[in-house]
Amino acid sequence: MAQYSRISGSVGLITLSNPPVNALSAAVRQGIVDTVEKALGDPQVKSVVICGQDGIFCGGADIKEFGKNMSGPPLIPMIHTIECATKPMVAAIEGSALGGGLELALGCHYRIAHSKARLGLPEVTLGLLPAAGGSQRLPRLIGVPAALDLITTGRHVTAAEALQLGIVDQVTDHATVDAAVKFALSVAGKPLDTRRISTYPCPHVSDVDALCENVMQKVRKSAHGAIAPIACVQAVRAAATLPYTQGMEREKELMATLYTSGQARALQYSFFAQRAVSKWRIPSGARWDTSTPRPLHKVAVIGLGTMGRGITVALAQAGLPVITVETHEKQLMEAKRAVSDMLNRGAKRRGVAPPLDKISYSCNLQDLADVDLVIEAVFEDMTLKKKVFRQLSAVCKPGTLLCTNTSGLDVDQLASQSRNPELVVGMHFFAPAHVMKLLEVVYGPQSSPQAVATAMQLGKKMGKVSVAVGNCRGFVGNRMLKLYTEQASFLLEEGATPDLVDQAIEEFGFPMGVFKVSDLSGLDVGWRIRKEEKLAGLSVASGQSTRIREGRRYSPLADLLCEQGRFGQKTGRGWYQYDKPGGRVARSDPWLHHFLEEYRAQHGLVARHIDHQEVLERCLYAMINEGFRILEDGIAAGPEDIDVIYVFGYGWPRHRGGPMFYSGMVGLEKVLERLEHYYQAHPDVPHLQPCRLLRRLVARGSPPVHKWREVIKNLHSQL
Ligand SMILES: CC/C=C\C=C\CC(=O)SCCNC(=O)CCNC(=O)[C@H](O)C(C)(C)COP(=O)(O)OP(=O)(O)OC[C@H]1O[C@@H](n2cnc3c(N)ncnc32)[C@H](O)[C@@H]1OP(=O)(O)O
Repeated sequence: MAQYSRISGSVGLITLSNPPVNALSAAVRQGIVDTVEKALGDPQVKSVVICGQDGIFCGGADIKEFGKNMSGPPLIPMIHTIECATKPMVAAIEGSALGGGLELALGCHYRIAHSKARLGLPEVTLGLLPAAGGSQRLPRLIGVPAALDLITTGRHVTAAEALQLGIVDQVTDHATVDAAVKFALSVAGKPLDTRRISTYPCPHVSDVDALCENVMQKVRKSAHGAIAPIACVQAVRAAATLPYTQGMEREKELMATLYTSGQARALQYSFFAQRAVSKWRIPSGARWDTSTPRPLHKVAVIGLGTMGRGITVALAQAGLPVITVETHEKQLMEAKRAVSDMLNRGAKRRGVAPPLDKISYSCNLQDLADVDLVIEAVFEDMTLKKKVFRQLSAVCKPGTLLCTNTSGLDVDQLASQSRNPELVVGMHFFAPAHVMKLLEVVYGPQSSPQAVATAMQLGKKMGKVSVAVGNCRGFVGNRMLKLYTEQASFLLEEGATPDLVDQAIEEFGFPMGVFKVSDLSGLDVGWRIRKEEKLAGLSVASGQSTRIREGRRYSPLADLLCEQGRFGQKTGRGWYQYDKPGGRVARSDPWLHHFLEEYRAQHGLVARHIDHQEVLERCLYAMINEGFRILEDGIAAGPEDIDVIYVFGYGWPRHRGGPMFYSGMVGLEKVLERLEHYYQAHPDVPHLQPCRLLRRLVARGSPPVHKWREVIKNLHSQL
């Protein structure tokens, strides 16, 4: 699908036409081949402009075609034909030129971009590399260091940066196609020998090996096991050291490895999963396309602790007027200073003015009478939160949405405190709230479609990936996390060390192991909750065994550390030791190892050898099993929702798709068999018992993840 016309007498205009992003599907590629042939064969045509329909040049290869039998003309010879053309070919770039779209533009002799256009080679984010000559042409055009940056990160650049780098020849604020046609007229008949990028020598770099090695080391460190960034460095190195044709061979070889790798599949799944969750639907029947969000003119945040401050910053950065409330003047002023610092730092990084004037500060709840939405971020205490909700319900104007940032308390209980429970939803942000991308929007049985739609849209405006989830203890993310951390503690009891468990988890691809994260977040947070739940502290029923709670296995290790004042980084001691309170570099702690030995001796536990495989199976499969239960319970609409939550909120390595996708990659039969094995070995851990949905999926022949929803639907209809 590409349209052809002749304009201004002698310019052939080729328009890519495949909404919404003009992806290079087989039909589009065929269309380009046909129309280029037509333009080159038309004696009246002296130059050619290639543009995209509806204000977007091209979003790259059609990702939906990956993994299927490729049909239609391949990209490489198509782009080669364009580059070899004897008539000037001009790319008119509006909207986006990404991946194969930019590679197509790099095959053209000139590139004209609209000032609002974005360009990039984001293949690495899909587990690939720019394999239609992009890895070979870009370094020749802009030099090796800049190409390494763009190709290994996949970042999109603005038209202004593209001009500065030399990717585009001209930037316009006006109609791009008109500017490109004018330009095409001006270069008609001019020689093209100096315009074919593949013929350029790569700009000289003094020590290309050292440069590439340096970048490789950085990339390995941040890739957490992803292979595409490494292949990208290798491909660019080939551009710098080999003639073009040999470089293209190397690009092809590297791409072949990536294309068939599980990582590319996982990353492409993740791309679509991220988009799928924005099309939410909830059991009441409300859905994204039939629910209208409420316009928000002014919003409020109550409670300016760490979370409240981060939320305030994110709201102000999204351009929303915010009123913030704290109980005492002193705390309010402290928070104001901290919020202003955060805004100033963020603005400096982004080169914009800090939106300080968007925020007002108050100690008086009455000031919230005219806001459209409130986010409550007070201390995680149900009694306090209920009180705040009652007060808000009395103060706010009718129709104000009341949202809670609780990380796991019962949203329905809070809704019951309001005169309008249909206007109550959870907005569970993740710390630091102005940085972390994830937002769980928690609906209750009474939440109105408008309330859910408004919270989802607000999340989007704040740059978050929002996922609508049902109400239960811990929602989706923390409910699953509990099982993961619980297994990690059990492993310590059985003979592992925090170092061993964390190493296994980090090698899997998490940026931080479970115990390092616990030290970072503070062990006291969970301790307080466990004390409230009467699982820890003085309120534990007397006579209760230390290692059993509510009839099941319990590990008091974290409680014992807290009793010693070991709260993690903030106290300089936790599962690890730090050089000082607030220190960040975790070091193995002999005290902790001795403490574990004493603990095991005291409880008659004999340490055994535990390997990385057991760590991963116990921690990850327990969590995955809970994920299946969440699907069974209808708390998450589909596996994509859980996976997006884990990738964007919990550091699950993106190149492994997410826990539910990963279970499919491992094989559901295997996950089931290992859970059965571990449940047999630990019958006092009921969560290791494989759940019904997992069994059902295995009985149905382990369908691929995109087919699970059908099985889930049948399961629900039988309940
Ligand atoms: C042998 C192989 C040879 C060559 C390989 C070439 C490599 C590539 O080109 S890989 C693809 C590289 N391109 C990208 O990574 C771009 C991906 N897309 C985006 O970043 C964004 O979609 C956007 C183009 C910036 C537009 O963003 P936005 O306006 O926010 O819309 P979205 O919601 O993201 O997308 C709308 C709609 O389009 C679908 N889509 C987007 N890009 C593609 C694509 N390249 N292929 C197929 N489909 C695409 C997206 O899924 C959305 O679909 P819905 O059904 O509406 O959810």
